[in-house]
Amino acid sequence: MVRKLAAGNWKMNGTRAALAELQTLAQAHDSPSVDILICPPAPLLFSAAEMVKGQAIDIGAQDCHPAASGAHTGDIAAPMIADCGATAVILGHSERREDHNETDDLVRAKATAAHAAGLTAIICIGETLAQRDAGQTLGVIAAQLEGSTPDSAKADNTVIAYEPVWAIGTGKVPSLEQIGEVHDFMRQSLSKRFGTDTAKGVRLLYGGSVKPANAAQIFAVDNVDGALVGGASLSEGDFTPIIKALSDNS
Ligand SMILES: O=C[C@H](O)COP(=O)(O)O
Repeated sequence: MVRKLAAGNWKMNGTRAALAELQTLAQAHDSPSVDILICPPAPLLFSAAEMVKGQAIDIGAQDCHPAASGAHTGDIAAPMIADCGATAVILGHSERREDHNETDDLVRAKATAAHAAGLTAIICIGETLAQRDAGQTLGVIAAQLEGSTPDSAKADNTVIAYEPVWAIGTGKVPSLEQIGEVHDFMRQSLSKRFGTDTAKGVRLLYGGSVKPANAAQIFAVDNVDGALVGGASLSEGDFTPIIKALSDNS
């Protein structure tokens, strides 16, 4: 069985003062069976990584450029993220697909760059409400999973996060059957492309309005190996019970 992963995406929230929340989380963390990852905004990466050194929490970024360096004003390269002490990067989040017109090809190139820099790529995929209502969910998931995941994907360098766009920050959550259907499908799709061993090892996270009140039910669904948490990861008081629910399910 894979180690479960509780990942927190702070999105564009938090200044240096927010690192106090990270400190509290590090002190409160007593779940050796669960990996914990916090992805703060880029200006906090180095400080956050320094703060958790020697503790059971990893730090990740929220995006990287596909090139390792060059004339790309405002962008951040994967080797720079690794140099900060971070170990992972979220890629292809629906907010980036929407705000920055990111395509599957671009996400795949970014994930390749992340792997080359020794980072774990957390590749986000998910359908819109219109796509779900039109019965297109599994087709969308198939296309995004295939298109965004590079050939360099392995069990120890890739995580897939299923985030229905309509569930992000809305308080709406798919039914457990809907979550299970997509997670089973992702596992089977990865198995066909990469083989069973790799597919079993790639962690599949659910993301979208995960809260302390619904975490345990979601984590009980087959093939859910953890969560990518937005809003509830901003406060230690909300994130810790989610970690505990995951730990209880390990
Ligand atoms: O990356 C995290 C997801 O977008 C979920 O965000 P949320 O937990 O605030 O719904």
